Amino acid sequence: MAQTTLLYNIGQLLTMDQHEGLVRGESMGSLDVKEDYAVLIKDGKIEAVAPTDQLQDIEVDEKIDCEGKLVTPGLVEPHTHLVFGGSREHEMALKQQGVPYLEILKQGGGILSTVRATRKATEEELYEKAMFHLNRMASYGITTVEAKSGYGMDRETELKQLRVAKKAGENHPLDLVSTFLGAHAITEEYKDKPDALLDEMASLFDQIKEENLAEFVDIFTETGVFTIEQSRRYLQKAKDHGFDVKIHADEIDPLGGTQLAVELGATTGDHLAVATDEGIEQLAKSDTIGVLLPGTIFYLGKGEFARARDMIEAGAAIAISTDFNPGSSVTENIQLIMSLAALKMKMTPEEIWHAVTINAAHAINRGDQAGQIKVGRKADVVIWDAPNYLYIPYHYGVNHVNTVFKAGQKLYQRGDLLV
Ligand SMILES: O=C(O)CC1=NCN=C1
Ligand SMILES: [Zn+2]
Repeated sequence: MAQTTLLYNIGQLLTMDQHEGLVRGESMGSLDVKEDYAVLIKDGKIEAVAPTDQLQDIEVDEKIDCEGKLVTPGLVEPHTHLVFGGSREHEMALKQQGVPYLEILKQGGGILSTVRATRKATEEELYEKAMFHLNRMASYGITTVEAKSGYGMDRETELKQLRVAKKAGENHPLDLVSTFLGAHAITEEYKDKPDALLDEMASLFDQIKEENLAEFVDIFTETGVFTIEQSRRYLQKAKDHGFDVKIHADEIDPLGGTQLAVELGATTGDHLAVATDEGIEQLAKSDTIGVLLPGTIFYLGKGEFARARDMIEAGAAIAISTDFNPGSSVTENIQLIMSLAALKMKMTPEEIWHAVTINAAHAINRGDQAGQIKVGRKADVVIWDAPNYLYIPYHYGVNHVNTVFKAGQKLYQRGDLLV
């Protein structure tokens, strides 16, 4: 028996489907807003999208009066370090004293602190923790998530993390896309031989492909981590093994990772906080998506925010993300990132909504499945306690979600006070 739900009396509906494919440049600023619309869901898929008066008399199992609220696609989170052990709150004091992120890493903290905790954690512990964070992401309106490994840098732990992500993707309602980030930092064992570490990580490519443990390969191209040359060689090998590639690029030092992402035809270049004019120009002319992570710059308390305005005005396609991880952006709150994109990167609300839906979906090769409300697609839908789409970036730091549907099933509903 078909299960049907009608969302009616929607104030503003964003379907995010007015543009074909990836949305770039000034197109990011033009948003189709449907007023007084209804959405019919049947067997977990979008059955119809039409003005309320065309659908309101249809016989359905459940009718939900959206009371003039905003309704959008489920949000897509294109960049997380979801699977990790331990936490790094003890490093907060160092950050407050102004100790730079790369200095903490050099002293064996930062990523390497999480590596020690992740190597120690069991697969079950990592799985439970990942499921907890996925639940919280769902509560913020996220319905599709990218999850990276990268806290092992040894065969056993990298495979452990990737298997945790795969199992979480199989068991959690959210859809997961997995990325192998074995090239995340230079561990003690390899401190004098980073190339050998990259060779060891590359030796996992075949097994990762065979066990379908990741779709993307990523690398941290940064001072004191991997150079442009090392990154180029490693990612070319990944491409030769059939992976799409991503780069943590131009986060702290402008090494030119943005240009390398474009040169390699990377699906995304991520961070780009210190991308140069040349990097931005090349990005704008390419199909590489810029995934901007303003939460990291906010959290590290130093450095510049990515020049989103220059990128979009040059014609680039931009997505945004929390960069959720235990050290440099410890938040699942994608709505806060929307506010930071507005306040610190001067992105318009129209651009922001493209950046957390359709463009974020393309950033993880799900542009044909996620980030839009479209007939025939999974009914990943969010009802917001907000009168319009401007309101979410405007009112920062809180959770505006009223109800989250994943494939037509209610996944989360705002809890009211219990008294
Ligand atoms: O610090 C972390 O755990 C995550 C990170 N990798 C590169 N930048 C931030
Ligand atoms: Zn990251």
